Amino acid sequence: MSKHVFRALAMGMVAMGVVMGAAFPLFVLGFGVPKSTAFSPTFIIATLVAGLVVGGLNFALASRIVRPRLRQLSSRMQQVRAAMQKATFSGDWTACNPAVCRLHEQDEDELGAVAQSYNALLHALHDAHMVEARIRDFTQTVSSKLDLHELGDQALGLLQANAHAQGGAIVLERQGEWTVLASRGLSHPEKLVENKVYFNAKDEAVQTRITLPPGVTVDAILSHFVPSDVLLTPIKNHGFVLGWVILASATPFADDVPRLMPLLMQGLGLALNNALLHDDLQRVAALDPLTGVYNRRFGFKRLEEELTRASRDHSSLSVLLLDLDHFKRVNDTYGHLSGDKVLIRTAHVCREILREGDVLMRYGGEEFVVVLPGASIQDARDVAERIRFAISQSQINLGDQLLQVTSSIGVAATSGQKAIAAEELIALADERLYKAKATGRNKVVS
Ligand SMILES: Nc1nc2c(ncn2[C@@H]2O[C@H](COP(=O)(O)OP(=O)(O)OP(=O)(O)O)[C@@H](O)[C@H]2O)c(=O)[nH]1
Repeated sequence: MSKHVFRALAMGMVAMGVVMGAAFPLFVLGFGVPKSTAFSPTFIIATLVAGLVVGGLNFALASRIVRPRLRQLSSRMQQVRAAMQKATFSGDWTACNPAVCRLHEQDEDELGAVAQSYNALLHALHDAHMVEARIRDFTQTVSSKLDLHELGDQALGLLQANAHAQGGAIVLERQGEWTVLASRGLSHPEKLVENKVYFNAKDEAVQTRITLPPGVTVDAILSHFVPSDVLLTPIKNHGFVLGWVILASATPFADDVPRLMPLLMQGLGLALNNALLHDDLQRVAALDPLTGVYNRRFGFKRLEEELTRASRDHSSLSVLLLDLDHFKRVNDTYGHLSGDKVLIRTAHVCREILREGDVLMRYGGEEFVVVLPGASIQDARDVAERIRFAISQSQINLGDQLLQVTSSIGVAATSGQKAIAAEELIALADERLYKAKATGRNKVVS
């Protein structure tokens, strides 16, 4: 481009010199130079040559000043283009940094203005690429996570870093219930789902920013610091709101944060949807469809995990093997569906008595196993007794009549000293269950 411009410039300058040279004889007439001299061939040739030389010198001078600066601009542009092409694939933006590629802007002429515009363009390009890189990195990281809680934790950490927020949380809606998936820097994150401001924003499903004027503090749930700026952004997937990201900062967020968040939410929405599906599948694969407690395969895995932990921590662990008494009779007398009701009720009664951390599985047809981590044989016997009693007192409504059943329970515990295999422990409980059956049923043997 610069060649074309300079050729035109040179032609223009030389042509102007020639025109000036041609006009000069007329000009000198005004100063009293005789006509014969002014229009003599020698004078005309001399003035034309002088015009040519002045035009040429003008061009040389202009090109000496302008050409290097245009060259610098053009070479910087090429440098930036090459560096950006490279960085797009390598992710290394150091060669494209505006600090490296910018032009000096000291002159206040048109070239200075061009340099300024070029620098502004460079900044805009760099910022656009940086935003794109942040979105890509974020999406790549979150989409590699399938575990719901791991995803929540990782995503929140990245969002917090991107927004320079001191605190935040991700809340999710599942089956009509709002739960906090991840939180950072909050003292009572569980209260988030009860917060009125937050609920107002939730109903509208659009990003909401709550900026508090200086000096105004809120009755903070975010009490690790005093928030002055809170940003709530919906996480959507195919138009459905899966949850919200709440970020809070003690100082106002940078201007680009509210614009960046919805862009990051696109990747998070997709990743969260995958993780939720994965979680649902895992749940379905782990549960017994009739009673909703763990199935034998998954429950056994949990027993093995708890046994490993108990042996590592030198803590005790007990199991109960529970079998309903004369269950065949229930089926034969009242029908299979009534039998199913009894099984569902039994699982419910057990769950009511057990604590969080205890494991309940359906081990076979009418057999259940309870794993009690940390429980000694005495503790386990007490729990077993409570379950046995509760089952015997429970009435199952069959429509036209109430049914009551009993159960027998075998209890076994680890010794706390030597490691024991899951099968061995269950076999021990089974022996005791057999004894309970053989000695009259509706009893606990340990
Ligand atoms: N309704 C229903 N019955 C089941 C299910 N799974 C197993 N059963 C029944 O459970 C009964 C188990 O009977 P048995 O093993 O003979 O034992 P019991 O009748 O409980 O007698 P004891 O254990 O000796 O007290 C059988 O009739 C099975 O058909 C189920 O999912 N639903």
